[in-house]
Amino acid sequence: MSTKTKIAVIGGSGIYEIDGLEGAEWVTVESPWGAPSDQILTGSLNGVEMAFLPRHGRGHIHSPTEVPYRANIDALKRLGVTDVISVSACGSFREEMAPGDFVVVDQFIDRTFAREKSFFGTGCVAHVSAAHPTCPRLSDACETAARDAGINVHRGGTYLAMEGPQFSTLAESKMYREHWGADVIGMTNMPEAKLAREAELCYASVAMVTDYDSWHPDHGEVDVTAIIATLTGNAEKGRALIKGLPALLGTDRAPCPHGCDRALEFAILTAPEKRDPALLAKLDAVAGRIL
Ligand SMILES: CSC[C@H]1O[C@H](OP(=O)(O)O)[C@H](O)[C@@H]1O
Ligand SMILES: Nc1ncnc2[nH]cnc12
Repeated sequence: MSTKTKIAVIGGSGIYEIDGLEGAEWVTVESPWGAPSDQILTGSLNGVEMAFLPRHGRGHIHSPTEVPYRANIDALKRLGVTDVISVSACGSFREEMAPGDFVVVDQFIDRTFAREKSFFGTGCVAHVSAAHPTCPRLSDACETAARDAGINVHRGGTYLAMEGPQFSTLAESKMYREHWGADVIGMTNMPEAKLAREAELCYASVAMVTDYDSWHPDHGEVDVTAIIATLTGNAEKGRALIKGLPALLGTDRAPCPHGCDRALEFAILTAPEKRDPALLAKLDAVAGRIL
């Protein structure tokens, strides 16, 4: 059985809209999990339906801690999105992952602590697997689109998600790099990736390297002005990558070979008669397929 592909791009710092969508329209999506970061830009590209959500809102109003991650993922699910691509800024812990390069991340270390991390809880408990938090099929498409656009792209890497909003201390930067094996660092991909998995959405993350955080002896410590300058210089590359995705993913979508779209199949533990009707109502989009 196939469904129609609908690709969402969640744009990070410096990426507040995308151009070239046919029938482009900003729409308001209401969610029982609160207001999403902003309206969502909908339209199509090469016949494939697209949605774009600026993670921090137009004008960059939400801090990494305050991004309404649950509302964002729920709103995309409500719109019928099948595949979510995060495009975000990151610092690099590896010499070879240089500013201007893109990394198609495949693993995360979640160091965030002040965010709501699940759609589930008292009244409906669920445990999905997060062992492989990104979708290899969607990541393949991101890698190919990046290569086709002439971008220096690295396939695979571990993204350390920190709480922020301050950047890391030098001691933290060295520890993440030397002892924890992290490759890049940012503040937003968690809990976003875990929530996408709970919502049975394929998720891929394209991290655009903007700096060497603070560890590199030959580079000054990270600051926002340098990050935005690098990002602005890269915006054209990011747009080219996004434009290549529809042709690679196609209009018709077979079930995810990695099972992302069936992640909840055996995840809910709460006995049917013990489930909280109020929570079940809020889960209508995220878990409606199995509830
Ligand atoms: C602009 S500096 C730090 C800020 O940028 C990144 O945001 P995003 O992941 O949405 O591109 C990083 O995670 C921080 O939130
Ligand atoms: N060095 C860094 N640390 C955390 N988030 C970032 N976003 C871009 N660069 C970053």
